[in-house]
Amino acid sequence: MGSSDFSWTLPDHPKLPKGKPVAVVVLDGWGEADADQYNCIHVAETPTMDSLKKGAPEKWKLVKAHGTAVGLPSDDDMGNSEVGHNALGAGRIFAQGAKLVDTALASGKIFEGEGFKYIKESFDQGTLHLIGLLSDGGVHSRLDQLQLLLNGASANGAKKIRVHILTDGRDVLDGTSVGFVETLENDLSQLRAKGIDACIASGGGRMYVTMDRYENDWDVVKRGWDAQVLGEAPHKFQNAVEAVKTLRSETKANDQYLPPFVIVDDSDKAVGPIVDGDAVVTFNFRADRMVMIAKALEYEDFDKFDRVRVPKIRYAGMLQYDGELKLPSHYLVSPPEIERTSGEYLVKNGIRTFACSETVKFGHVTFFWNGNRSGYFDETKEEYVEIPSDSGITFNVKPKMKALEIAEKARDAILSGKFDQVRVNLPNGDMVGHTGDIEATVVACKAADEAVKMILDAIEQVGGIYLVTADHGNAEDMVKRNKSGQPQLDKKGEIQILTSHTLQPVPVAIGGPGLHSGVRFRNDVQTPGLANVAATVMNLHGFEAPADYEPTLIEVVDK
Ligand SMILES: O=C(O)[C@@H](CO)OP(=O)(O)O
Ligand SMILES: [Mn+2]
Ligand SMILES: [Mn+2]
Repeated sequence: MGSSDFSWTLPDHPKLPKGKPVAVVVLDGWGEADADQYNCIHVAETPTMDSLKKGAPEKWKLVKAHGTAVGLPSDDDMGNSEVGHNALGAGRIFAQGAKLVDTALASGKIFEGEGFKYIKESFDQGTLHLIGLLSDGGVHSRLDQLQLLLNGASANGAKKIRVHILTDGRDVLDGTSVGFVETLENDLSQLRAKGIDACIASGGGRMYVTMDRYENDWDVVKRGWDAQVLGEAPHKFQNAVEAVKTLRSETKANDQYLPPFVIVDDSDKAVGPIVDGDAVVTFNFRADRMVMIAKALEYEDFDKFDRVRVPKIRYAGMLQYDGELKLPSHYLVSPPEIERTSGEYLVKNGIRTFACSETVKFGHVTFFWNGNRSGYFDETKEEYVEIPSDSGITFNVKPKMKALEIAEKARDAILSGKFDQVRVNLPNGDMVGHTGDIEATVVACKAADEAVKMILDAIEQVGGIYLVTADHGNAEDMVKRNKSGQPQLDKKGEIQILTSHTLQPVPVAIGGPGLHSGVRFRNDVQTPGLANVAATVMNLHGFEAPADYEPTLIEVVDK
């Protein structure tokens, strides 16, 4: 779009009025799947969401929330919060981190870029440290990308490499960490055969070590810092496979929550602390769970925990994780340039916006929604409210989470008359779904449904409009299935609990007393997906969407 013909002013919608308060509700991890005992949404009492479904096909429809519809490399990729909320907020499909890194690795351009050149300067004297999530989940990172990075770094002069692994069990089945570590060990031994001093230096489970987000619990990052930088951890092993196996069986922790460990040599000395002159790459492409460690590695002024020793390093992220903070300042691959998001347009067109969730999802309806940017577009028109999440627990212990509190804030914001858009994320289906606890996930789904009801009741009172949707599936399917859709049994004949997201479509429902009576879902939108929601929401506010946005899901017929 040429700068001369660009305007932030949105055209008026020819038929839809302005001034109706609009509630935008995102149920995290709430897909649509066949009804059976592993579909927690089906098992749970969810009268509100059930009643919305009765509006199909005019007021309720399914849209794609995974794969290429949200900018992921292939349709085998499950959806996730980052790409889901990016698409919901931006109204267009951007090639996402996973894809951009694939492309940069395939062409080799990654090794010619500014970020790589920067870290490469340390290769002569220093060690290259790679920190990130070890799995093929494709949500935050991918093993094959790590493998290409290891090979490329070696070919480009890295002589000493230390990998600091974070075990997954959240985007992949629990227990698969052992196999991933074995694969990595094998790769590293091949590098050693070529004369490169490469090994695993530390590890821990992603939810307990390093990968916290939105500053929910800095202790998580500190545990990682101690192991990765200081070489200190409560558990010491000489071998990473043994570490993971032993910690799983002795501490009963699952992959997500493995305690931190360091790998030591014969004299009990950590093999890979990070020291002056080293290079560090965090190899996750996804932003939210890398921002905190990036701050710890990059910021001179830092008071979130005592870093004890702050090595002088060259640090690069796989991507730049925060476009507003420009964090980190060096990165191997440029992030997607998600600009002109619907949030920015609407605020610039006078839409007073309220956004709320609890900490673990707060950035989803702010940071991700706004194209990976923290902060307000216009403080005078926006209010973002974060409700503190419980920390230090797994959410199956408190599956209702803060759904009620989020709904109360949304209700109050709607009733206050101070806002045109009230946007929330309800985390329950996703956060509890990830624990693999089916009973708790049923409780979680019921709580989310009750929260939706409270918000819709408020919309009813003020004569407003609602749009209820989800960012990807999770709670609707809690078991690994074979190709014919039946639960897949393991060697012992037991079902395998699915802790990850799914490939399922998600619902979009519209309604409320303020909705023009002629509005209905179109049936001529080719493969509708999450990116079609932004134009739809703009219409509900009485505007036409920009021409390059994915088409709206609605039309207005004369009645
Ligand atoms: O917890 C997370 O980081 C991901 C799963 O890896 O979930 P979501 O995309 O829903 O945030
Ligand atoms: Mn999500
Ligand atoms: Mn999730």
